[in-house]
Amino acid sequence: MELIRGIHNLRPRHRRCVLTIGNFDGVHLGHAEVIKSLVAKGKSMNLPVTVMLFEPQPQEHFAGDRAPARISLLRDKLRRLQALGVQRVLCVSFNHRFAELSSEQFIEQLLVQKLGVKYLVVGDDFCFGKGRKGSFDTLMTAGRQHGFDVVPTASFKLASQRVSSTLIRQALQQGDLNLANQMLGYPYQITGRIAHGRKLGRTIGFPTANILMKRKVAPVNGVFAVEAIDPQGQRYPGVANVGVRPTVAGNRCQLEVHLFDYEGDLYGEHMQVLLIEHLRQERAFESLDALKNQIFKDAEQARRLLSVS
Ligand SMILES: Cc1cc2nc3c(=O)[nH]c(=O)nc-3n(C[C@H](O)[C@H](O)[C@H](O)COP(=O)(O)O)c2cc1C
Ligand SMILES: Nc1ncnc2c1ncn2[C@@H]1O[C@H](COP(=O)(O)OP(=O)(O)OP(=O)(O)O)[C@@H](O)[C@H]1O
Repeated sequence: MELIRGIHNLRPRHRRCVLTIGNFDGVHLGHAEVIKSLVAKGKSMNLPVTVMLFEPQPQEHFAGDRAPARISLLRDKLRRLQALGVQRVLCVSFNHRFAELSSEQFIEQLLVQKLGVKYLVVGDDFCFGKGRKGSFDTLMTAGRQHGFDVVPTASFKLASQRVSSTLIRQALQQGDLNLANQMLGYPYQITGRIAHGRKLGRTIGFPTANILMKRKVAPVNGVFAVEAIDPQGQRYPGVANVGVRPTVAGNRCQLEVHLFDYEGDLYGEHMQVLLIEHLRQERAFESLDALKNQIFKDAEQARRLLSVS
């Protein structure tokens, strides 16, 4: 899969493609359906399957820290899109200049001139261009004029609800990990590099690998039974906390993982942490001893859930 970072890196050889556009946060089952149908179309038209996504996501550009928590970072999205058979990703830097493009400029400069799109799939609620003036109808009209087909995505639903990144964020926030995982089609995961903590964990018998989260807001909170995977694909069961650690006056949101029966050093490693079951919310304890007792119970519960003896 080819990653094109920024519109300025588009070359004449990138012209002619089948395309879809969106945030693809989480790359959930609805997204997977869209990509599957685009891959089939790409084959029949003999054109590369291209996804246009935005970094930061538009709401993050406009609302900053008040934007909804991210489900997946760019790196995770790319990995999943590649697995679905996407051949090219155009990652557009969503900045002030891009936000100022009118819907006509977006169509003429980007879709027609630079991408030479031949077939476009987007939701019928898709809005684009300065002031979100461009709509699905605008695209249909432009398609007739410039010779490309515009097709709406058929809604992919679970239990009669349209799967969306918004719905998955809600489920994660409410601690309904099972529902979120069902809509994602895989266990929700957080990825990041392991950093040193304050080494308090080992003094209470639970050494933890601290994973600094790139973004300040996490869509989840609390304690989970987890499975961590290192870059070599080795899996480690464990128990983890996502939160600000009120008992020890932490402030930054952090993921701390205690791996069962593990003695090595994973410092600096890039890990994927799969959240398997939500055990409880994070809370402030009156003492480190009380926290330790609770973590002991969390670890027991996680071991049972993960069938670790
Ligand atoms: C399974 C687990 C559950 C935890 N639950 C809480 C909690 O409810 N409240 C809290 O303040 N900290 C919680 N922590 C975080 C501990 O405060 C933290 O791991 C400990 O202080 C070690 O900090 P260090 O990484 O700086 O060494 C939890 C940690 C783990 C591994
Ligand atoms: N459940 C679904 N069924 C069919 N198509 C979908 C589904 N969810 C998203 N899509 C389509 O996938 C593309 C990318 O979607 P995008 O990530 O922008 O939306 P989303 O998942 O609905 O997120 P949000 O909740 O933020 O609106 C869009 O064309 C969108 O219409």
